[in-house]
Amino acid sequence: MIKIFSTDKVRELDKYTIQNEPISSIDLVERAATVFTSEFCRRYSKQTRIIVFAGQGNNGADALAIARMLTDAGYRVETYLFNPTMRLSEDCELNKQRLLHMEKIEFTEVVNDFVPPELEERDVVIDGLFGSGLNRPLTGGFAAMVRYINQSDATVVAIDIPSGLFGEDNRKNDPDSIIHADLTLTFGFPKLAFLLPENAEFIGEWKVLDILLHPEIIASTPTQFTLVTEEDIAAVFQPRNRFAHKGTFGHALLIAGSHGKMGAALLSAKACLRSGAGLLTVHIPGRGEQILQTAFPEAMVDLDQHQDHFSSVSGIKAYSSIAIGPGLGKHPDSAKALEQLLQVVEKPLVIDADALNLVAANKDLLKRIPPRSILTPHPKEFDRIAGESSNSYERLKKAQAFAIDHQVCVVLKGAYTAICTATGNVYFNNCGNPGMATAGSGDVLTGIILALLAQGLEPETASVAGVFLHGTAGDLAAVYRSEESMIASDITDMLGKAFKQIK
Ligand SMILES: NC(=O)C1=CN([C@@H]2O[C@H](COP(=O)(O)OP(=O)(O)OC[C@H]3O[C@@H](n4cnc5c(N)ncnc54)[C@H](OP(=O)(O)O)[C@@H]3O)[C@@H](O)[C@H]2O)[C@@H](O)CC1
Ligand SMILES: Nc1ncnc2c1ncn2[C@@H]1O[C@H](COP(=O)(O)OP(=O)(O)O)[C@@H](O)[C@H]1O
Ligand SMILES: [K+]
Repeated sequence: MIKIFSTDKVRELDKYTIQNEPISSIDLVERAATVFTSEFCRRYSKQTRIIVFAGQGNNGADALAIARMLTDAGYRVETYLFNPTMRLSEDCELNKQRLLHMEKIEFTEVVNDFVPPELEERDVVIDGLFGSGLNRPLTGGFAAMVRYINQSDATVVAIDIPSGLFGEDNRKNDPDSIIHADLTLTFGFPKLAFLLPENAEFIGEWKVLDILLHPEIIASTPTQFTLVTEEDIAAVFQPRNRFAHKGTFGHALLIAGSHGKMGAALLSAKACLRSGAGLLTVHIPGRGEQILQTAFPEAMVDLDQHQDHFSSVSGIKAYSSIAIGPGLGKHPDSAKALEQLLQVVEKPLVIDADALNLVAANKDLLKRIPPRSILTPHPKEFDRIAGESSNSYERLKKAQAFAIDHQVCVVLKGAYTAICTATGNVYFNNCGNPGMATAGSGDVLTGIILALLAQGLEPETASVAGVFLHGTAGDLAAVYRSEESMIASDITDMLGKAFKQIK
């Protein structure tokens, strides 16, 4: 797991490292600038004209150190230090002196009026105005400078975080006063803001650079937010017992499909068996029988009394895990049947798609959802259940609170799907691609999670591992098919390779 700390916490980790490594603050700045410079040099040639904008704090200190290192490496660098209040942090002042001691530098300290340099498309701007020390939205000259940089066609590389962006909550920020970076090279840990869709335009591509903060303090400092890695998931999948039989891997029940949406049941069913469930029964409306049995003989079928939609299900105690929702439709009979199911079911359920919409239409059902159930909404489905949010930070906080309040697991789907657990933890998924924004890929995810639950994984683990498996298979499908051309069943087709890659 990669921990995601708030910017306040990162400052404490910096401080602890300085005291206990021990290392001086100026040397930690030097370390940060060194890793930034080496990554920068890998990406941009020495022919590039580089314009460094430095601020008064330690983000500026980094920028001035980077200007020195790039000059040393043979780049042509113009540096502008903004110092309107004539007050620099100690490390910033020291780095200013170090830079001034160099030969052949182009350095301007801006106190009052300023005529900005012409910026052209082939230039690279290094943004070191503000980092994690930002404590209010940018205004005045700084905001004007940010707008000037944003209006240019130059490439922008941000140090640590684009200037003007807060690491977490940007609800009260002014989007016009935030740098639009093409690349953000951040120190130590990803910032929460990087994972939220409304910030993509500010951050561009991002990469974490290790500055070797003290490992003990990283390990012992708690955080609710983490980024899942392949290593974490590899540990989840154990080798199968030589004497295992299909009963060992559980019997899953999928309640899905309605007239015109039987494909969702198929997609989900196939993903379930491809994810290792021992047995699968699909409960579908009568009319779906032939479709399902022909297209997918490995699944068993339990027919609903109704031809076109879900109206009742019985015998649920026989199943190791149950998912409901893909292509279900919102017929009033289905609403009643869902209510009846929730009255009798005891095990955690996977609730997706139209089943979520039915819950949203009758919020009393929320109280009946078995504890540790898994809800897999996309943002719109989540808003229908929990109310509108003004942005995705707010939605994330709501999903986190919702999971605690209702003692469920909320899989809030998106580019960085957030798995919010009943204990308040949030696991972000970092794989997958925009090719997965295609009809039915959510149905595939439901089938995967259902299968992992059937095999005995805890709901939280099944959710985190299921989302990772889905994203990995999606990435493999994109390589084979392209993001444009891939469809949901391609994700299922790549599940085998995904398992092999992860294990
Ligand atoms: N040793 C370390 O800690 C390491 C830190 N590292 C680097 O340091 C960065 C953090 O540095 P930092 O804490 O000095 O904050 P930074 O973002 O440069 O600016 C703060 C200054 O801005 C001011 N200010 C704030 N908002 C403002 C506004 N809207 N408009 C105008 N002014 C505003 C605020 O002053 P104020 O006006 O509030 O008194 C303060 O003076 C971090 O991102 C990373 O790059 C790495 O080198 C690794 C080692
Ligand atoms: N840009 C993206 N990057 C990574 N994953 C994505 C992206 N867009 C969509 N996905 C994934 O695809 C799935 C889409 O689910 P959903 O919206 O329910 O689709 P559907 O209703 O068509 O089945 C989710 O798991 C989501 O995380
Ligand atoms: K910055």
